[in-house]
Amino acid sequence: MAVDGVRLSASAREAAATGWSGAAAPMIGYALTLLGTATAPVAVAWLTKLVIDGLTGAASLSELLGLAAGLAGTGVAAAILPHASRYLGSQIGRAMAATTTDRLFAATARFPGLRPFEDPRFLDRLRLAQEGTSRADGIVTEAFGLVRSAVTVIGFVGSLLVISPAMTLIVLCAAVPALVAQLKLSRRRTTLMWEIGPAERRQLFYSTLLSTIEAAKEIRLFNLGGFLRGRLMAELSTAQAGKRRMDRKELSAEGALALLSAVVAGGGLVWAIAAARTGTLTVGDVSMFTVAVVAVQGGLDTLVNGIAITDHNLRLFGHYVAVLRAEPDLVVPADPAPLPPLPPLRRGIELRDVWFRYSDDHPWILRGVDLFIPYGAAVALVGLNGAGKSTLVKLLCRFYDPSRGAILWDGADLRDVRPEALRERISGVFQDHMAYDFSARDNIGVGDVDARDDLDRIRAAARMAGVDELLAALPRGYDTLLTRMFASEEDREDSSTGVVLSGGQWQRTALARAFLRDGRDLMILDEPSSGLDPEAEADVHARMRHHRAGQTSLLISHRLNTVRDADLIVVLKDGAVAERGSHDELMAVDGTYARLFRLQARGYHETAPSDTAPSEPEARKEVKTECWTSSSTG
Ligand SMILES: Nc1ncnc2c1ncn2[C@@H]1O[C@H](COP(=O)(O)OP(=O)(O)OP(=O)(O)O)[C@@H](O)[C@H]1O
Repeated sequence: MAVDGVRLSASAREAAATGWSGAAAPMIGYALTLLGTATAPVAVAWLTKLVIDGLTGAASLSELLGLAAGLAGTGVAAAILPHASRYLGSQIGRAMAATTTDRLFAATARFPGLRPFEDPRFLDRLRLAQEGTSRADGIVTEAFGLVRSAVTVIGFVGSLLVISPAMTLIVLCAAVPALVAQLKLSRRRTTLMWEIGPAERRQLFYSTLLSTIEAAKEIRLFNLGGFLRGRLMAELSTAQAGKRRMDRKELSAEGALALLSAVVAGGGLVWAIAAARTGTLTVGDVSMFTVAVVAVQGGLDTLVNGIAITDHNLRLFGHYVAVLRAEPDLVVPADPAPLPPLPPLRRGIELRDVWFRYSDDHPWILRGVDLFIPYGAAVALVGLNGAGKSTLVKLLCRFYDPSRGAILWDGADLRDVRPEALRERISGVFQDHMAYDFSARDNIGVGDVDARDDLDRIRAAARMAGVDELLAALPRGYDTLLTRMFASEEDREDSSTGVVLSGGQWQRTALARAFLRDGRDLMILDEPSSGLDPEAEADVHARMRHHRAGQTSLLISHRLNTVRDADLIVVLKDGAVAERGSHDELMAVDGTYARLFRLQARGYHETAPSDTAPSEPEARKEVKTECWTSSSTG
């Protein structure tokens, strides 16, 4: 009985330990209140029997008053205790939800690479794990509930045994099919959640698309609302069909079990009435018998349901435990302490015969890249769309390891270095940089969280990216939210104060974030200025040139005018380095770089094409064939 190697007993231990570590006092209180609720009905039944027998027999008034007082006291306790236990149960739930949510997202952040987030199975598991965290308290409270039901059932079974051992046996035996059926249904329910998980995740995807600003423009322009809603509803109906099948199974199983219980209870009642008529049972016995049969059946029903719910919750919680115990996606040194900490870069970074593909099913993206990025040099990487430039950047950050070959940082293989230590040394802007729904200050501050409160440093970084003036002039300066999705605490009544930046302004903000990580060994700039206007681009590149002077940097750009002053320009083609050298050297070689540079430069000339240049349609054809980005033409 396991969820991906996690046994149910291990899930149960983890849930109990989590509850105990965060909510020991509420757990003790919960156990005591449950014990009270469990014993109260048995006490009420016995006291009622004694009162009835006393009334029909010869009990004194004081005896009857004593019994009545006991009955009233037990009734008060029975009325109050469930509320107390509900309150304590909620306390346990909140404490466990906080602990498990924190641990789950700490575990997902611990994956050093990106692979898990590209694996649909892992993403399905993560969704169920989140569901599991919301059920963690259920495991603990349900376990106590099981004990409470067991205590009640044992109390009434004892009472029933006194009246009729045979009837007791029949009632108990009738519970066995219920237990088996409920456990089977619980397992089926968990399997169903795994089966419909992908459909539910896609459903979530479509509903998010239909409600976010990022997609709203295209959805309206291309009139995609109906199309996406259709897909959303198709996924919803797939998930619902599975649930409907499950509900039908539950309905037929539970209907049959209810019938069995009713037959047993009805038969027992007929027997008890007949026994009272012949004088074998007293009137009090009949009252006790009726209450006991109903209570034992009800208690067993609750017990069986509780076992099934706990089984289901444990299986869901198993996904949470599986995520917590998942192996890292990259081989990280088991004991990183003896390894030398990554020294500041002194010689350079070498890619030695690096081969890479995203998985065994994917084609090779890099096919033996040999490249040396010397310390202090500004290196530019150019190549056609899909040549593997961003992939190479991901390997440099060790989001993946090379499939073959090695990347050496001053001679040290990146595989022997803790990924966090490596990333401490790197700053950069990714092509698909983030636009956080945060304030301007936080959008830049996340580049170095320790500097988040240092407005002077943040503004210096923003100045370098040419965005300081803009951000300082916002309604709340750097504390203005760069989103209209949320309102800040101060602006709850006036949600109009959040601002929306333009694409180029976001790009400058992302650059500022990278500049805030000052003093790192390697600055990676993947298309940092693709969204900037020509003036801004020239301005930002001048600042970057100044900033990166003497620093090691890797610049990826399709705008070849921005790379011409790099110390080394590298052309990536067919997964390998095709050309390398300075701008002048590569122009002299007259290879791919020179051809593309001229092609791009021609777009900036006002004069008509010369005789030697290809005609405009031909040039366009060439651009199309090469898949050069639109930015390349100006
Ligand atoms: N996560 C991924 N899983 C599978 N394939 C991927 C993944 N990321 C990129 N690829 C593939 O790797 C190839 C190289 O992509 P990459 O983004 O490195 O190219 P690039 O040179 O940066 O292109 P561009 O100039 O368009 O930005 C592409 O064919 C792409 O489809």
